[in-house]
Amino acid sequence: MNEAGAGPVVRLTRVSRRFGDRDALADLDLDVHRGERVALLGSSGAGKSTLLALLNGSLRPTGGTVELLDQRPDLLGARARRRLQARIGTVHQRLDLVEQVRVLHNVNAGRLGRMSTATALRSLVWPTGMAEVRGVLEQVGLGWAVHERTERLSGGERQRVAIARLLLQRPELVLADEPVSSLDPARAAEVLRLLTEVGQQQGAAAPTLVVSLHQPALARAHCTRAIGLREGRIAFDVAAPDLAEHHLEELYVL
Ligand SMILES: Nc1ncnc2c1ncn2[C@@H]1O[C@H](COP(=O)(O)OP(=O)(O)OP(=O)(O)O)[C@@H](O)[C@H]1O
Repeated sequence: MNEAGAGPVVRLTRVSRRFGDRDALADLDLDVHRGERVALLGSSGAGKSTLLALLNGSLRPTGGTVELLDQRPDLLGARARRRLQARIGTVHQRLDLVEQVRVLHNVNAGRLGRMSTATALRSLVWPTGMAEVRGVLEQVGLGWAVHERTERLSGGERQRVAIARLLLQRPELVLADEPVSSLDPARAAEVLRLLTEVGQQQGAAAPTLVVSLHQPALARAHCTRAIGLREGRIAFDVAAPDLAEHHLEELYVL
């Protein structure tokens, strides 16, 4: 059903996630539809990273149900869950790049989820589809860096390598955990524009993106919807252009 874009990309029903005696998320109901660009706002510890980990199937809820692309990750076997996760692209705060290898190898890792294990291993030594790798690097402005060692790139450039890897993965849902917190305003805007493009290449009418941010102006400019989390609960859920000062006060006033 979701291939046709009919059902929600994400459906959370009464979801909780407890760590020890602390609820990181409590009683959350949330649908995200194809084409939405959702900004997650909230102070440190509000539950944004926990929510994103539930949305890529890497964390299980302790209560309620998580449905991603019409499937329940907790009911899938390991192989089926990996197939589902290959359809979801995540940019973590720590980027998960292998620093010592050339940029092309990090980018090429984006398609490993779509390959057999043998092909994936072979491609780590003899990369295939170099034109495609070059293409996505050019798309993020790093055409020159194909053969550079990843560790030689700046923080902003490494960020764009991680996005090029996503472009190659062609995910149906893009998740990003504070992808612009260390970037200057111009680069932050560029990264958000690129994340939006990752979804657009799917040929869908519009991308589906969930991104945690600390900058309300970026949420207004790049997202369609803004969700505020406070102490693991949804404090507001509004159209991004309607995000106002009083919403932010709900989140950030101690
Ligand atoms: N693996 C874990 N073990 C124990 N507690 C955890 C774990 N992960 C998150 N928490 C707790 O859950 C709560 C929510 O954390 P989370 O990282 O989701 O917040 P956040 O909004 O992403 O914060 P930040 O903006 O600082 O990244 C916090 O109290 C945190 O300490």
